[in-house]
Amino acid sequence: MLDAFSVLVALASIFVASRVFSYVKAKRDLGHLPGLRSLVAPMSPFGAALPTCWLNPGLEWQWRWRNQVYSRAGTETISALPYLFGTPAIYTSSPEVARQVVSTKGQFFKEHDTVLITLLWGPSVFAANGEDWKRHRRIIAPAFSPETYASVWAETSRVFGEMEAAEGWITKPVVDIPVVNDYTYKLALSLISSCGFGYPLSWEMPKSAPGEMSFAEALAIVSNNHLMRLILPRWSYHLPIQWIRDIETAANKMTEFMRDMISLRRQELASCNGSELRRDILTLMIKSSNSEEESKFKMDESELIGNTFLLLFAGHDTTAKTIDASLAFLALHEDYQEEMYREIMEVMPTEADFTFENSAKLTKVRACFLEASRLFPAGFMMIRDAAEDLVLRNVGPDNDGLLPIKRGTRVVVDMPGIHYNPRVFPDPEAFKPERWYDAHENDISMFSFGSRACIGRRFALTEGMCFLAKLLRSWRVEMLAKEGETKEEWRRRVVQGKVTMNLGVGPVPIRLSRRS
Ligand code: HEM
Repeated sequence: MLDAFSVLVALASIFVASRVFSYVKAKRDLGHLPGLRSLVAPMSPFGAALPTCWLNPGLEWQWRWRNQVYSRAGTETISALPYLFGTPAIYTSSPEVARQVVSTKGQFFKEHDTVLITLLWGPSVFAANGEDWKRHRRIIAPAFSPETYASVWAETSRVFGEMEAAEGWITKPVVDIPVVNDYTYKLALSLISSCGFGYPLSWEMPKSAPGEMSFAEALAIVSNNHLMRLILPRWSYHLPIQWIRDIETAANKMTEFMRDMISLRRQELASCNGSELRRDILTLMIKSSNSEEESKFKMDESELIGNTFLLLFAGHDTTAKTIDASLAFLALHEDYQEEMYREIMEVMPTEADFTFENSAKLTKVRACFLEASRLFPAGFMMIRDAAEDLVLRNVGPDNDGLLPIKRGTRVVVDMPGIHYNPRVFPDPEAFKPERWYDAHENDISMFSFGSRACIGRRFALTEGMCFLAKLLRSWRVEMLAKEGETKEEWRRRVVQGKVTMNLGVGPVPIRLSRRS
């Protein structure tokens, strides 16, 4: 008879042997690339939940170790191999390799487990692959038109004015804002709510009566709790814990709201003649879906809901975080801020000149937003699995080698990796907006590459540029420093990356001084 101890030893030996075997096999399958070795994979549930430390890269390693991992490995494409569990993966900081990986020719696809959060709401363009993706994108694309961007400009300008009035800034010469992120988040949420589905939010967002939940409250709860909804088991919603119940109530409220909204917009479309057609993205998406004669280019209700939620969530947090980073850099770079101010006043000397058409001439404002986005790329990784055996080019210490990839291999495009790659962006830690003065749309890497690049990039740029132009016309942005804190200390305290759903800068404290 075997005693318990022997059984335990036998099981432990089997486990160790199986782990050693898996590790060696994964190392061989990933072409013996050097790189990260850790207990669990960075993207595994444990890896993501635990903080970044030498045993666990976690979700923040791409930011925290941006200047070490690739330089130590001596190559721009590395492997990340876990000893215990999680999916082994290749990470790349090479834009040339990234372009091969995110191209939509069918060699790579988005695996179900990498898009689970978005699927909570329904199928969408973000999660789809192959022909299905083409169908989604084809229906959504007409909603992203110059007319939409013009309304994003007008709406950002309107909400900015509402914010200034509601916050009482209009009468003040100086305004101290301990966390500017709260304002940009609210502004971006308002924008996507209004331009996304024609539902403007009031800046005040009054609190609803006890036991009730307004749309704005539901939206805020849902936006802040994606991960929770993924992690919490169904039964936990029945526990007498208020914050868990609020998450469930908010999600139900949003779904109900979305259904009503879709049915209302359908009725409006059926009864209106073209001239009174609303211009929000949801209406245009339904219109585009209806107008396709062939049934294979239609969207059902779950897809419409999935895509509307996706636009909502892909659209506001990313843009708000990029504006936060822009403000942090402007507070640190007074000279550049003055250059931007001069540009804005040249292009838009009066209120009447503050138009979307004129925004095309704001080269420096645009470059500021893009450089902030390079330094803090909100969409910080793109994950793909190989659909077939293939060969990646430009892999190796001199970016000239070939790397055979087996079907099923996971490849992660590491956005901070690319953006802090000194070969691509010399002096990568420095804020240098001039890098983007002549940039072609295809080179704007923070929005991904090729035909699957971010569909909302011009939406985000328009909103960000309008916010910055509006702000700088009236205000000078300064650091809100602690007593005795130097510029360098403020920079080290504030300009730090934090990963939630997206990558962004932490709380940014600024002072606004009115321009005379
Ligand atoms: C600074 C702001 C933004 C950044 C940095 C950003 C970044 C990205 C990136 C890197 C991707 C590619 C993801 C992947 O392929 O895995 C992406 C896709 C996407 N983004 Fe954005 N985005 C921003 C703003 C927006 C806005 C404002 C919207 C909508 C209003 C939006 C909607 C989308 C959608 C729908 C996709 C999926 C496109 C597809 O798969 O065909 N994004 N974004």
